[in-house]
Amino acid sequence: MSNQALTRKIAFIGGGQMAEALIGGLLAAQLCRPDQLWATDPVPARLEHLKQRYGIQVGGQNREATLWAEVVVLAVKPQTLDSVLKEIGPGLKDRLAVSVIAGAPIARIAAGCGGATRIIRTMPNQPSAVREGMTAVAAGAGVAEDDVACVRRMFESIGKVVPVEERLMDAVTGLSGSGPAYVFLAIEALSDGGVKMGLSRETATLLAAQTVLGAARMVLETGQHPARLKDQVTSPGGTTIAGLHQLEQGGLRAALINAVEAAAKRSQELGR
Ligand SMILES: NC(=O)C1=CN([C@@H]2O[C@H](COP(=O)(O)OP(=O)(O)OC[C@H]3O[C@@H](n4cnc5c(N)ncnc54)[C@H](O)[C@@H]3O)[C@@H](O)[C@H]2O)C=CC1
Ligand SMILES: O=C(O)[C@@H]1CCC=N1
Repeated sequence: MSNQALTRKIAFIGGGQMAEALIGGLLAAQLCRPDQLWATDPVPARLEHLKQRYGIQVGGQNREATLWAEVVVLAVKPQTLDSVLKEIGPGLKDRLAVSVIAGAPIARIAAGCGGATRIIRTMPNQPSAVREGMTAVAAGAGVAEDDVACVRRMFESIGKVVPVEERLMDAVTGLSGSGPAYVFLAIEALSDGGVKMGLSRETATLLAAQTVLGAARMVLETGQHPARLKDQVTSPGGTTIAGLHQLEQGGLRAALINAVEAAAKRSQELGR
């Protein structure tokens, strides 16, 4: 992969959490200079924060930022997309639009800008803020290879990237998009268990979080099936099987499967 900096100017329509994660990643990886980035937002405090912290251009003018840029990242909430497209849709023609918006199909974005735009739909996730994100990418019709390569490099600055067919984006949203929240819940609950058994909250949360991080790295770095790794921790008649039995009785597997399914269905609903 090339380690050359990106030359395109990038506008962020919406300067919230997800835009900030990407801005931070692009600058930390030295993929862009601050003067290549412009974020818009109606909230002055957000603009001030982004300007102070990253030295990028900021302003409230979505249309001007769109016309200035070569790549336009749509980073508003799903409910704001239609009004933003009314404003900037015509300006998106001849530009590359990159959406991070949950549930927003490429066809809906294309319809909001007269159909002629190159559009890449992505689904990143919150750990992008610490460069351990997971982003799925689907390109619309007419998107050039160098557009896909550019977006891939942008999101690689905040974690891992995987291409998927657009029809699978709702599934991705239900798993890795919303997934950090499921894992936070699990970490909090594991920490509660430690506190119940006498550990301080601080120690219990450290043990829980590092255990989740370590287990995830084992899966990624060994390439072994998680069930096999689980078996390796589980001694006959030992402690782990006693804990696992409780999780099976509590329906943890079904609860996680149901969570992914429910979030994916909600993503489908948001797209209608
Ligand atoms: N937070 C997360 O973990 C993830 C979020 N997403 C998607 O990213 C998108 C943004 O989410 P967050 O960054 O979490 O939300 P956020 O609320 O932090 O950011 C959205 C920003 O858009 C601004 N905004 C509102 N109306 C605007 C307008 N007319 N023009 C320009 N900006 C406007 C808001 O003031 C806000 O700062 C959402 O569509 C969400 O589905 C995707 C993956 C993960
Ligand atoms: O909850 C949401 O709608 C967004 C999309 C993925 C993560 N958060």
